Formats: sequence, C-alpha cells, structure tokens
Amino acid sequence: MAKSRFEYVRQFEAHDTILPETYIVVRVDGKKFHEFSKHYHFEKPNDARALKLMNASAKNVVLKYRNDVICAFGESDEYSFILRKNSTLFKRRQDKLSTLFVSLFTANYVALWSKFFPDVALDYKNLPFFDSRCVCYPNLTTIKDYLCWRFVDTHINNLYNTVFWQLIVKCGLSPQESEQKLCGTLSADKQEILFTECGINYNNEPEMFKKGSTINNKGEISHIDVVKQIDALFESF
Ligand SMILES: Nc1nc2c(ncn2[C@@H]2O[C@H](COP(=O)(O)OP(=O)(O)OP(=O)(O)O)[C@@H](O)[C@H]2O)c(=O)[nH]1
Ligand SMILES: [Mg+2]
Repeated sequence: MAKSRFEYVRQFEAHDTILPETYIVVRVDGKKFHEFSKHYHFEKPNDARALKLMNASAKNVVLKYRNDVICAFGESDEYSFILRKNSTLFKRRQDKLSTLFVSLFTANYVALWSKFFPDVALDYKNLPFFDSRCVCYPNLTTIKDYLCWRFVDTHINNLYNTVFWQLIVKCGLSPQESEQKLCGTLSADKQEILFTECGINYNNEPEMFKKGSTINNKGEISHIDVVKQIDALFESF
C-alpha cells in the first residue's frame, strides 16, 4: 500500500485474536428465518430440503478448511463449526474467522438453493443471510459440553415442534390450544401424546430431524447421537 500522510488511521483498526490453544466454535445462524421459512413455504416443523441445503453448504465450508475443522453440527437454521485448538487459521483473528465462515456459508446457500428448491426462485427482496459469532472453549470438557448442548437442544425443540404441529394438523387444535396442551409436559408425556392422539411413534421420525446433522472433517454427513458418540468425535483431537 502506498505511503501517505493519512496512513496513521490504520492505528485505529483493532483486531481481536482468540486465545491460543483453545477450541474455537464459529456458529452461523439464519437471520429472521421464521419469516424466511414462511416466505418460501418451508414444511413445518421440518423441511428436509432446507435442512439438506444447510448441510450441503456447511459441508463445503468444512471441506475448504478441513485441516482446521474437527467437525460441524447443524440443526434448524444454525451450524456450528468446531476448530482444532492448535488451529492458526487467519492467525486466529476473530473478525476474519467469523466473517469468512459466514460469507462462504451464505454464498454456498445461495448457489446451491436451486439444487434443493428447483421449483422455487430466490427473490432478491427475500434473500437468506446469516449472523455469526466465535466462541472459544478452554478445554476438552467444555467443547464436548458445547456440542452436547446443541444436540440436546435439537432433540428438545424437535420433539416439541413435532407434537405441537401434529396436534394442529391431525387433531385440529388451534396453535393456542396446542401450546396449552403441551405446557408443563415432560419429554415422555409429549411422546405419549404424539403416539395416542396423533398415531405417530416419535422413534420413527427421520434421524436428521431428531438428531441434527454432524459433519466430520472428511465432509461425511451423519445423524448420530452426539452425546453417546462425544468421546469418539474428539478422539484424536
Ligand atoms: N417451517 C420451517 N421453519 C424452519 C425450519 N428450520 C428453521 N425454521 C424457522 O427458523 C427459525 C429459527 O429460529 P431462530 O434462529 O431462533 O429465529 P429467527 O427467526 O431466525 O431469528 P434470528 O435468528 O434472531 O434472526 C425457527 O423458529 C423456524 O421458524 C424448517 O425446517 N421448517
Ligand atoms: Mg435464526
């Protein structure tokens, strides 16, 4: 860059560097996907096309940075990318990590849209965009707990959403009635309501809906029980 008398303003640029030897999570999350999913008529509560599009976009991000990524986990409109603790990607600069991951993810989401929604055109007034953050976890216990947290969250949300929508679709309840019926119920109660009142065995629901999606650093997508497999996921990290 040419020298000029204005160059001193570069001193005002601050860069946050993430602590060395800590696991980094870059989590991207769809902006206002409540509205976005309505606009494009996503199926409720889960749209397999939309989830597969998220997975395909995340897979390309993982493959691009495969030497630094341990694995990625996604559900709904979010994806978490977990980086090795000794990663020096972008000199561990928080702004670079966060912005490059989210823009690569978004670019893939837009580029791959037509593959998963061949009959639905993206319109420029309703484009998908995502926020992103970096969080650092100081040791193996906390990074494992992070991943388990996202997995358990997937299960809790999916069970609730599945019963909530089936009570509306199959039993003709209003959204308010469905919400009231589920108020204060435990996981087992919800599964029972789903079985006896809607004729659906939760165990037979698609694995991707129940367990979210995990991508290893070879880009392989699976729908595993993250809590049960947590040690295996981090075995060589
Ligand atoms: N119908 C349908 N909606 C989905 C699906 N996946 C995600 N969504 C919607 O996306 C929302 C994601 O939740 P949030 O990220 O908390 O909400 P948001 O509207 O994106 O809001 P911000 O993230 O705060 O911008 C869900 O509440 C759903 O409304 C899907 O497969 N089908
Ligand atoms: Mg969102």
